[in-house]
Amino acid sequence: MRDLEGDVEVRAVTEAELPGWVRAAHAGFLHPLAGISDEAVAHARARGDIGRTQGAFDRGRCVGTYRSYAQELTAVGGAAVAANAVSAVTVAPTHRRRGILTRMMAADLAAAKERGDVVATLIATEYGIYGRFGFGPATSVTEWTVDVPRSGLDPRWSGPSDAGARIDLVDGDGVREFGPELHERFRAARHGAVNRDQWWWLRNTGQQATPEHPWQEPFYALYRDPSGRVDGLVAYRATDDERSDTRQPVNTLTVLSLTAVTPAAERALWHFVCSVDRVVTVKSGWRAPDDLLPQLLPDPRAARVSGHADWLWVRILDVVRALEARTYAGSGALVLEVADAAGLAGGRYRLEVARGGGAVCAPTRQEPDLTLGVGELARLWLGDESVARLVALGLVAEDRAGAAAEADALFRTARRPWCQDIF
Ligand SMILES: CC(=O)SCCNC(=O)CCNC(=O)[C@H](O)C(C)(C)COP(=O)(O)OP(=O)(O)OC[C@H]1O[C@@H](n2cnc3c(N)ncnc32)[C@H](O)[C@@H]1OP(=O)(O)O
Repeated sequence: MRDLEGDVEVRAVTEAELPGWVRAAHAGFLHPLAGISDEAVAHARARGDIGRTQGAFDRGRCVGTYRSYAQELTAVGGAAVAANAVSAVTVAPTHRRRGILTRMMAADLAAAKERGDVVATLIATEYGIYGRFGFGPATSVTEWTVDVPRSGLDPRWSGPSDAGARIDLVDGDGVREFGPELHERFRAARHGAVNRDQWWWLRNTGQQATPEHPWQEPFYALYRDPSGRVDGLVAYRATDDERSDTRQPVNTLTVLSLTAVTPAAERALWHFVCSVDRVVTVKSGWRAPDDLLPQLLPDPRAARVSGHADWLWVRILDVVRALEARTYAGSGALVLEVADAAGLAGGRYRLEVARGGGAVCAPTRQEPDLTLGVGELARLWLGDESVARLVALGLVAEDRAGAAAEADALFRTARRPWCQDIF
């Protein structure tokens, strides 16, 4: 094997190298290479900071891609923390398992730490890739498939029951007008959510279509409360088909996204998508694992879990700021011994939570209550994982009897974290 440390150069790409970088990213993700368009390159240019777009080059040819950009992640309690969002990670099949990703990751995380980002985030294609870099799976998603006739919902339903509330179909302009403010309200209220920049709204309403990714406009519907305020938005697609022998409809409606900031909006939008004529199956898309959907149906068994997966992976870069950014249930103090092989965030920290949820965290020399890796801390930080479970799995050591239960009482959250975006 050649000495690739010597042969392969890892660095920020130049503008002139972007077409080769886009081609390498397509190849790495097994996306068709045919006719990679000028638009795709222009989007890669517009999407992010070229200084945060890395390439690996072997004799001038791009064989690795990696990019990060500024993101805000909602911590428990609603504060937005600065996140380094990692995306477009590929290494050419000819150059895998020789440490190229490791080099790109090390450079990017060091820069993020230097910049003062609190965490790094990503959505992993495979479970086994990112744990070694200190990331932990911090949110998960569930998909339900609803058998509409079995659901018990009133098929004659004709709109929200709150007098004056309404649902209207809109086009992409309507989504761009009302969606951003709605999402801001949503993410302030849901830990695990991330911000959406203008680029996101353009791309997700067809303004950034490319020949290789043509746009097919979905259906959009807005929910307005009786005062006219937009409290919900759903995007969906549906098939139009029927059994040839009986002419019975067999159509499936697939929810692409459903954002609601009040229970009334959430209930009305689910009822709406389950009452579209000729639709017999509704696929929910990736939802929070504690989504209200099944329990909104008179017969929750009509909603079958059809998928479940880890989603947002988090890498804590600054333990003090991460732990102080969130709120906690109850009060108490814990000393955490955090191991970080990369040397970015490890150390022994004392977390003290006052009644009311305000927290102070600082390095300490006191004896630890719990010993854990930085990836396990990420799993706990957004409130989804239980310390007791990680102790049982051998992933957290309980150094003081009772500390796991105390930590769970502080860290767990009433609602589960949810990131509804992919990046
Ligand atoms: C946020 C995102 O963009 S997710 C997208 C991830 N990319 C893809 O899925 C595209 C297809 N895959 C790839 O391009 C590559 O396999 C990558 C980018 C995942 C890995 O790149 P590589 O340069 O091969 O990784 P690198 O050599 O640095 O591996 C470091 C370690 O991780 C391990 N590793 C790498 N990829 C995987 C994997 N898919 N599953 C399990 N272990 C892995 C390696 O074996 C190595 O372990 P070691 O240190 O014990 O020897």
